Amino acid sequence: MVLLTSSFLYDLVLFVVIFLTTFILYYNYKLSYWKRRGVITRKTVFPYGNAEKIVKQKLHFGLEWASMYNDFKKKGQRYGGGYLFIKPVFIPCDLDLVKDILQTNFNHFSSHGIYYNEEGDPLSGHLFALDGERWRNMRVKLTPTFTSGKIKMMFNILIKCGDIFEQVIEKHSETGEVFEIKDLTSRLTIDIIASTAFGLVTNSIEDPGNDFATKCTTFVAPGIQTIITQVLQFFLPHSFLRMANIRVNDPTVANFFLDVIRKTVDYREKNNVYRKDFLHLLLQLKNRGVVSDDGKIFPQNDGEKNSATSITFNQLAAQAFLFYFGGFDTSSNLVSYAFFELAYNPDVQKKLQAEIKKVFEKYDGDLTYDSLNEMKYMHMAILETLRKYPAVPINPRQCTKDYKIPGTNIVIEKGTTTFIPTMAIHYDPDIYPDPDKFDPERFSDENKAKRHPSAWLPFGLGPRECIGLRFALMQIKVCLVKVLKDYDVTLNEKTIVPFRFQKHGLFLVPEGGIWINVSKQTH
Ligand code: HEM
Repeated sequence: MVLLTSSFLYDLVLFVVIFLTTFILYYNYKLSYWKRRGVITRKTVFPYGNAEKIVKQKLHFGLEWASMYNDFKKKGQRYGGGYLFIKPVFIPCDLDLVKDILQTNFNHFSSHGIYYNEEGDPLSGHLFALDGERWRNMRVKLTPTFTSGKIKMMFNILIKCGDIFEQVIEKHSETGEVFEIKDLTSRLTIDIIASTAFGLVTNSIEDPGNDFATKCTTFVAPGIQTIITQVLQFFLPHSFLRMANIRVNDPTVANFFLDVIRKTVDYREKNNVYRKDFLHLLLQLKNRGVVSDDGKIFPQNDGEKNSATSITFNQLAAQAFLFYFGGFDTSSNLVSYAFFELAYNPDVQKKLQAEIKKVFEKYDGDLTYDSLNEMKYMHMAILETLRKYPAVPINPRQCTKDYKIPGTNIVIEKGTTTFIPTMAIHYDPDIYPDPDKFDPERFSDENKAKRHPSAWLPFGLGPRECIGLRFALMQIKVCLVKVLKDYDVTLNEKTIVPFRFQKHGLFLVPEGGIWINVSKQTH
C-alpha cells in the first residue's frame, strides 16, 4: 500500500525520517527544560540524561547525585537541575533553600512522589508513600504511636532481642570467630520488627532460614516485576498506574505478610490479648480510633469508638508493614556502620565504654530507657554515624504546588521531582571540615548550635520527618551497650578500607562487607 509517495520504500524512509526528527526534537526540547528556565545543569548522555553511571552500575545513585551537588556548588550556584532520562529533577544546594522545601514551604513539597495502590496492593498504602489528605490524616493518627512514652512501652522487646544479640557476641568472643556485622544486625532487626509490628517471636539470629526472615530478604531483593514498577512510577502518571491496577509489591510476599498480620489480629481480637508492641497500638486505632495507655483493644463504652480517627484492617496491615519497609535496612545499616567506626576508631570506642560503665554504676547495672538517655557521648557518636552514612542518601520530594525560588523569578512547577542531596550536604567540607573523619564532637550541643538546621538530614526534616527515629535511636543504643559493656570490637583484615560502596541498590552497602572480631574486655 502506497500512502505519500509513489513507492512503499520511499514512504517507509519518509516515515522513519519524520519519526526520528520528531523524536530528536522532542528529546532535545525535554532536555532543554532547565536551560529554558535559566537553571544550571550538567552535560547529559543519550538516553540516560544524568543517570548513565547509575543505570550502568558504575556508581551508586546517591554518590552520583552527590557529585552533581558538588559541581553546582563549585560554580557558586544555590541549586541546579538534572535529568533522570528525560525527567527533570531539581537539586537544591543552599541550606536555606533545603529548609524552605522540607519545612517552611512544606505545603509546596508535601509528597515523596512514591506510587501506591491501596486497593490492588493494600500494603503499598503506608505512610511513606501516601500523599495529600490521605498522608495528613494517617500521620495525625500514627503520631501518638511513636511518642517517647510508647517507645518506652516497647523497650522490653528491644532488650529481649538485645539479649540474644549479646549471647551471639559472647559465642564469637569465645571462639574467636570473625563475623560479618551487617548480616548479624539484619537478622537482629528482623526479629525486632517481627516482634514489634507483627507480634511474632522469631529467632532469625539463630535460625536465619525461618519463613518470616526469608520473606523479608525476598522483599529487599525485588524481582523484575517490582523493579519495572519502580521505574514506571517515575515516568507514568500514578493515576494511570492505579487504573491499570499495577502492584508495587510481589504478590507472594505481600500475601504472606497480610496473612501473618490477619492471623495475629484475629487471635488478639478473639482472646483480647494485650502485648506491649506497635501492633497493639494499631489495634487500638482500628477498634477504638484512639491510642491509649491502657491494655484495651476494644471500646470501653458504647459510643467510644471514633470512626473518623479509626483505621481499617488494610490500613493497619500497611502501617505494620511500614515498620519493615522503613525500619529494616535503615536500622541494620546504621548499627553495622556504628560498629565499623568504633572498631576503626579505638579512642572513640574507649570513651564510649567509659561512659557506659559510669552510667551503669549509677543505675546499679540496669539497662533502662532512662539510663540509655543519659549516655550523651553515645548519642553524639550515633549522630556522627548517621552523618557519614545516611541510609537515604537522596531524599525524594515532589512539588505539589508551584514554588517560586526566593530571590529569583524561577518557578519549580507542580509535579517536578526534587532530590534533597543529604549525602552531599553531610560531606560538604564547608559544613563539616575534614568530612571523612569520624568525630562525635561535631555533635556536642555547642557545635550543633553553630550549624544550619538543615545541615544534618538523615531522618529528613519538617512535617514528613522520619516518624520512627526515636525507635531507631533506641534500637542502636541497646545494641551498642549490649556489646560494648563487656567486649572490645576490632576490625578484621577481611574488611576493605576505605570502603568501596556497592553500585546498585537503594542503600549504601560496602563491598565485601564489614568483618568484625570481638574479645572480652580486660580493662
Ligand atoms: C536509622 C534508621 C532510619 C533512618 C535513617 C530513617 C530515615 C528516614 C528518612 C530520611 C525519611 C524521609 C523523611 C523526609 O521525607 O523528610 C524517613 C521517613 C519515614 N520513616 Fe524512617 N528511618 C529510619 C528508621 C525508621 C523506622 C524504625 C521506622 C519505623 C516505623 C521508620 C518509618 C518511617 C516512616 C513511616 C517515614 C515516612 C514519614 C512520612 O512520610 O510522614 N523509619 N525515614
